[in-house]
Amino acid sequence: MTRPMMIPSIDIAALFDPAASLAREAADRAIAAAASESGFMLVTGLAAHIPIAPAQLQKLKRAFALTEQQRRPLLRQKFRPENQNIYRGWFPLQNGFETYKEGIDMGPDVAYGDAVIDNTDPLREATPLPPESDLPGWRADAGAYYRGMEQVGGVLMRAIARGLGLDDGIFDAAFKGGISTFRLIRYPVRSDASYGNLQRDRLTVTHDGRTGYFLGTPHVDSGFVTLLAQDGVEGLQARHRDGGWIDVPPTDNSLVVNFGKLLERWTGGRIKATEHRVIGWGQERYSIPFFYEPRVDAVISPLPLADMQAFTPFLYGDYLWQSTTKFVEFAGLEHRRPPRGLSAAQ
Ligand SMILES: O=C(O)CCC(=O)C(=O)O
Ligand SMILES: [Fe+2]
Repeated sequence: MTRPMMIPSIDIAALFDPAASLAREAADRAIAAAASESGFMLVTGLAAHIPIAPAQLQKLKRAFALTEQQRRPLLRQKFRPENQNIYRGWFPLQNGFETYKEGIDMGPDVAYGDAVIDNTDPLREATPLPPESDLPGWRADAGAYYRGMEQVGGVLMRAIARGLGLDDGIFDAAFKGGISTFRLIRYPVRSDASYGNLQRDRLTVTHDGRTGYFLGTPHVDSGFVTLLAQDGVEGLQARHRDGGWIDVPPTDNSLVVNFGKLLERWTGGRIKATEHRVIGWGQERYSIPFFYEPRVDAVISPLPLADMQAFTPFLYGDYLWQSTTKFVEFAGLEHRRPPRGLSAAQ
């Protein structure tokens, strides 16, 4: 086995300045190397207005102080049949699953309001949000976070394009009106009851001489890139190419970035989606992933890269529904959104 690989830490301050510079080229190169080697990177040097300081994450976590009664209207339909939302909304703790978490999935309406909602498409449905009186100021914080992460996703997306030797505006149209998902997660310490009928030893993990338990089993994310704010408690691990797992340390004022399946498919496998998992080491943990995603009707077709393996173009929304409903969280919803097909492209 090779030595465990470190997660590279990359200062992306220069990416927020639209002008080309040596610093920007250095960041582009470091990102391209992370994309082809470690598959994970820590990004620092975010513009000052991007709200990821610990105190700002703390404000978002206020959602977990909602009472059960206040959460009820936010639950996905699967958990409360009279609610209309099937894709966005609250997911409660459930026993008997390999993952053990609760939280909320939010869409672009948290940042841009009703104008971006289309209730005929589950991927564009309204996000159920707590009323202002339940959590004063929270919606504004959530909206600012969403917009901040979109900006980070945008500068990374352009750096990735340059790193591939492409025009850096090549992805712009696909991400205009994107449907990124902003998720708040709380992982409590696993209780005995949380295992339900599962075999507990199958969910027990030993790593570097320590024993923990799965909170999230190995998977790749479906989107383009994922921007993850960790909240001081370790647990995330990335798969090294030698097959081992590397700890991704929680570092304040930075984001962990991993590459998603959409980017892998779009680049014909040039950039591989990163497998990762979450281990509980006996402490409650919070994390805030932002899945940076294109618009539903973006046509994903082969990029003009050398040696690109051709594939049949598809719509992002069709692909996303198919991959999302493979996750246990959304299993059983496949039929709720038939593929729209390329004729639905704008
Ligand atoms: O909690 C984490 O650190 C990662 C969460 C994750 O992998 C996901 O939600 O896809
Ligand atoms: Fe993930």
